[in-house]
Amino acid sequence: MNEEPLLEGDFGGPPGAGGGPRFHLRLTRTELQILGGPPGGGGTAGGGGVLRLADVVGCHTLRAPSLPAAAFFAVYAYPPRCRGVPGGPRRRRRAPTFRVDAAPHYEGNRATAERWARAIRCLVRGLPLPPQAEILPEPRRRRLLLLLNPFGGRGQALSWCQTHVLPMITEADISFNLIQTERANHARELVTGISLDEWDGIVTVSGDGLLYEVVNGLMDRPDWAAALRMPLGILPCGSGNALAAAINFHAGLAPALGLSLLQNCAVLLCRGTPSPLDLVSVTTASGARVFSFLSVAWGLVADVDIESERLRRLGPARFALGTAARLLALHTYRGRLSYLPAVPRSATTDATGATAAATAAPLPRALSDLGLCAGTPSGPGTPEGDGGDWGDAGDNPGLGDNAGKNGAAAGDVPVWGDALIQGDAPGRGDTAGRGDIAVQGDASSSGDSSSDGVTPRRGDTPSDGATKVHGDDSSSGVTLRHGDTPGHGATTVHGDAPSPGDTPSDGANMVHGVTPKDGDTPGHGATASSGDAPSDGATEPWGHPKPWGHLKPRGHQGPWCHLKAGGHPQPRCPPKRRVPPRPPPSPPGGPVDDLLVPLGQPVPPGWVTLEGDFVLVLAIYQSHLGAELVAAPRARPDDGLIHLCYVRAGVSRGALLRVLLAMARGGGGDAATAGPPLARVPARAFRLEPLTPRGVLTVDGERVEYGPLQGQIHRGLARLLTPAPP
Ligand SMILES: Nc1ncnc2c1ncn2[C@@H]1O[C@H](COP(=O)(O)OP(=O)(O)OP(=O)(O)O)[C@@H](O)[C@H]1O
Repeated sequence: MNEEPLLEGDFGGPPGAGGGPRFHLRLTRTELQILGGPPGGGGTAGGGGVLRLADVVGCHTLRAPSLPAAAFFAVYAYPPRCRGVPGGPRRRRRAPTFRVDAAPHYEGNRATAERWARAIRCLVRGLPLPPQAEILPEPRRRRLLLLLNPFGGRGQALSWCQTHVLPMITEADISFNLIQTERANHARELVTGISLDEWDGIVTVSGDGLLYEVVNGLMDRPDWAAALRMPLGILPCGSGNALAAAINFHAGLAPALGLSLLQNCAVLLCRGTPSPLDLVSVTTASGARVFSFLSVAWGLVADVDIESERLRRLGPARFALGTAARLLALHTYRGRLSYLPAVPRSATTDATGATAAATAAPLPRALSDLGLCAGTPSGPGTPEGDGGDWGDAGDNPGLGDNAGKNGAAAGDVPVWGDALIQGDAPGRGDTAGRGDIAVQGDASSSGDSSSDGVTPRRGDTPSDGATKVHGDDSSSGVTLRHGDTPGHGATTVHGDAPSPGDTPSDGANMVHGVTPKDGDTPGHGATASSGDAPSDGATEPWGHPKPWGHLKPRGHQGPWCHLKAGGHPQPRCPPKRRVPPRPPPSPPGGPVDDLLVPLGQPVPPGWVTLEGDFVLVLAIYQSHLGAELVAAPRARPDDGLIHLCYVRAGVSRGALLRVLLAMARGGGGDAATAGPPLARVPARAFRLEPLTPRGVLTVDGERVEYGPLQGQIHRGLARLLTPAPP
């Protein structure tokens, strides 16, 4: 409460609240403080509450025809609520809605509402707020390409996405195009053909494997360097969700699994800005080169990953079971591990105490990971806060005796023009190439609005924004090419805008959720039902609106279920957005591995080589090996380091189990694993030469050819959507 407020004002509640409750709002850089309401409203501020902006994804202005002079703004927040849920706290949607009615006319009130909405949107996106600025900047609407593997994890990706992700990102003013992959490598093919200018990010909805496909698909492009500038995101719906867990960890959120992890990552995505992501180029014996954002594994970790695939329906539990089985029948593998230490040192010893075999020059001591492991984990460790004292759904934050004046006088704020309608939903004819689906301007929502007593403000006719996902319609703008081989599973998605009652022509489905865009009805944000009453709690500004209850497909199957085959090799329509100047062509095949020499040659001077029997070798560059396994707590997505972990043969099962349990507790590599039996070495490059004739090697959890391989880090080569710093 001590932070200097950026905005402050007195407002009423949602339409149904009539002249009853009034609230005093203070917006700071980190919170929306809501004061007022009845005593005992459960809030920390005189019956109000505190909404952490870290839990807010968007804010929209709204209008109610029954109160023609008033304007409203709704704040969309997902504070963590349910503690004690296995997998971490779940988030619950809140959409407190406030009435601006100090000015005699709608325009004045709308200006105030929009000023608040813009300020909140800027803060949520981490954009600077100019001090004393009359007109606040409007964050640009983002367009994301969502690629969803319907078979990832336990096969819940689509339903989780529909229920938990799409509503949220729509409230965050993100338009999207969602495509279900139809087979392995489909995502890889798709991203080799997309028009980069049309997207602000590519987000995979599955496990780590789908993002691995996307990264390598981008690398397949002749313009790979520009393609890798495309911000990448991940929404965890797979069984291996290591990168998502790492993002969750670095964001300072409590450890989460399953739906909790997905909700966290969706909130973080809404607030996301691109930040650097290291990639490791991995060259295998055949000379093939792949790009990895997570890990290379050999031995125990790789065996468990691949062998447990048949237990996929168990979700992440498959790894625990697979590990238990492998511990009982522990294998060791003979091989040679060489690496270029990140910090060259003259005399070191292998943390396991084993003898290192010199290659070039006198053998430097293997850099144990002790340096990295000392001290407390760098992880956040602090569970996220509650974000204020909120009641459950329908809780009334406080009505009451505070009949304060509406201090947000119209004169205090500039009156903006009509142009400020956010949403930019693709309207009719906006099919050109972008294929924005998106969720928007739903007929039912528009229809709802009349009965709600609230009305969309501009162009909120159902057709203005609702988007149909067609099957194959060559007349519409086609955004995606796929593999330059049309007609075999390519996916076309159109941004056609159907009218109410429109029926997809060829069995394709229409996504007709609701686009909470400025000026839209509060019915999907905080009010619904008849008259002026909000849907659940006529007098609460918060309500617990259920806007997505009517996110239902109009086709006869679920939405996006059959995006149809029959793509086109070229986008039909030019992108509508500004096209940046083309960068010079990149050298073919990705960046040069300047730290490596061909696999057939001895490693360069300055490298360390260890030869012997290993239980596992793991080159990891994220903190997490799985959603529940912290293998390198100090690893950062852009630290420029390969955290090389290995366990030598001879380790007891008990000692190994202790290491794994320590990782599962999130302290992997610290007290429990500093030194033997697990060594962890910071490196820039490595080479692994298996001498055992058969085994499993994985890159980012995907099996690659068995044999010698080597890799080097390329710092910040890609970009990852991570939450904007406060
Ligand atoms: N429609 C599809 N049908 C079959 N396989 C697919 C499909 N889409 C993607 N794949 C493949 O499924 C594999 C696993 O995907 P992903 O890693 O995202 O999910 P996961 O459940 O975490 O799987 P895993 O645990 O095996 O990594 C990827 O290698 C990808 O190529």
